[in-house]
Amino acid sequence: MTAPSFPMFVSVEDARHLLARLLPVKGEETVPLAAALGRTLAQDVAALVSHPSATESALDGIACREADTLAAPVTLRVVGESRAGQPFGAQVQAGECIRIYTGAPLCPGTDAICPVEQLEDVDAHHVRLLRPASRGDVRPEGGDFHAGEVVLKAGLPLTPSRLALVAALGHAEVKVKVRLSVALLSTGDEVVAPGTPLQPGQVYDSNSVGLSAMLQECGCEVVALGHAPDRPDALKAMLREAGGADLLLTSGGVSMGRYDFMRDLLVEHGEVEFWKIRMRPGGPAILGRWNGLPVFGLPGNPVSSLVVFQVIVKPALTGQPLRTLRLKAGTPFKALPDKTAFWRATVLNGEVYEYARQGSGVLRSLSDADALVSVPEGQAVQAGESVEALLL
Ligand SMILES: Nc1nc2c(c(=O)[nH]1)N[C@H]1C(S)=C(S)[C@@H](COP(=O)(O)OP(=O)(O)OC[C@H]3O[C@@H](n4cnc5c(N)ncnc54)[C@H](O)[C@@H]3O)O[C@H]1N2
Ligand code: MOO
Repeated sequence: MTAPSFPMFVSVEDARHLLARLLPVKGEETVPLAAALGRTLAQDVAALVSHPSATESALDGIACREADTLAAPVTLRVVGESRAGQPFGAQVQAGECIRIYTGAPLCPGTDAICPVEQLEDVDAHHVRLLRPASRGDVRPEGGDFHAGEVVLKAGLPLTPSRLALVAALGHAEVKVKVRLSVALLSTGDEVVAPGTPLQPGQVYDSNSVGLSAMLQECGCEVVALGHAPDRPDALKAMLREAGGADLLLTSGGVSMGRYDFMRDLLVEHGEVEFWKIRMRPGGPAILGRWNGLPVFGLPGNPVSSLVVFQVIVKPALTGQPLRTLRLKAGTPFKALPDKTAFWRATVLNGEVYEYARQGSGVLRSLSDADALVSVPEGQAVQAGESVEALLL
């Protein structure tokens, strides 16, 4: 190959940035909550109601005046009952209480709760409190959110708990970004779909399955192109098929072999943004364009393709930074010259331990792992020091 006219050995940050720059800015659409998992919020979401809608009890028990109970054990007169949807409207006087249930509103005059576990029935109209009632078991009106308050900001991905929150705010639908459409292709003569017997030298296509699931988690629409053999004409046909997508994600064929045509096609017939990232696993990844279609070529090795997805592709697709935290290293973590290492690791009691087998073909190193520990170029970590961990 003559001297390349494109950058090689780019940093992890530059790879992410260069990919994000090629992705189109999508419009907005409104979807029902049931269809919004993983989607990106297109606008701020404000509460239509306050929650709790009234000051209410967090426990089943009685509501009373705290001041009446400080000298517990004490006996109070029961003057009524408050249930969710059937509040007690009258004023409670000194020495009185009402029976109350979780989520039911307090009534005027009450400011504290005593749970049933701390109560004894004296007779049909009196209860004895074994402990003072507590203001801490009162949930104030609007303690979670107030009507009109902006609770979720545009740009956030909709996780299950955020979707539950949108429903609690009173919305049945939500405005989200139109999904990026990502065509997905596995390459390699030896790659076959699972479910058929393997011939000698073949391997099951795990990349398509893992990458498709990761794309769906990112809220993308997946156009599954299946698999192409290591032949330039077959690859070109697939590239044409991917034409309508916002991005083509491939795996395999990006390294130095004679049959690594994916790379050759982009280098010779497309435009290359970069080839090779200063990271391991996943170093040989390539970013380019084919007739205007952005193409990200992931390495074929199963761990490499999924790690590059997590570290580079996912943040570029979602616009969200990686969620990392610092943990204490339970084992040493090696540094590599000239590249960032992403070691698969397990987390136990707040410490992070290197997974025993780190080969790029050992898929269990990823499926068993809790975290990827990132070790910057040349900065080895000793046991006991802190490391940056990306939780999986
Ligand atoms: N001489 C060199 N050889 C290699 C280098 C290098 O720098 N010099 N880099 C190595 C690294 S690092 C990686 S990573 C791999 C990436 O190679 P390719 O992207 O060209 O991948 P393939 O050769 O097509 O396949 C590698 C490996 O992965 C298996 N594979 C491929 N596709 C799938 C799939 N869809 N599902 C499951 N497994 C798949 C394939 O059978 C091979 O075992 O190159 C190194 N070589
Ligand atoms: O980058 Mo490769 O993933 O080390 O095998």
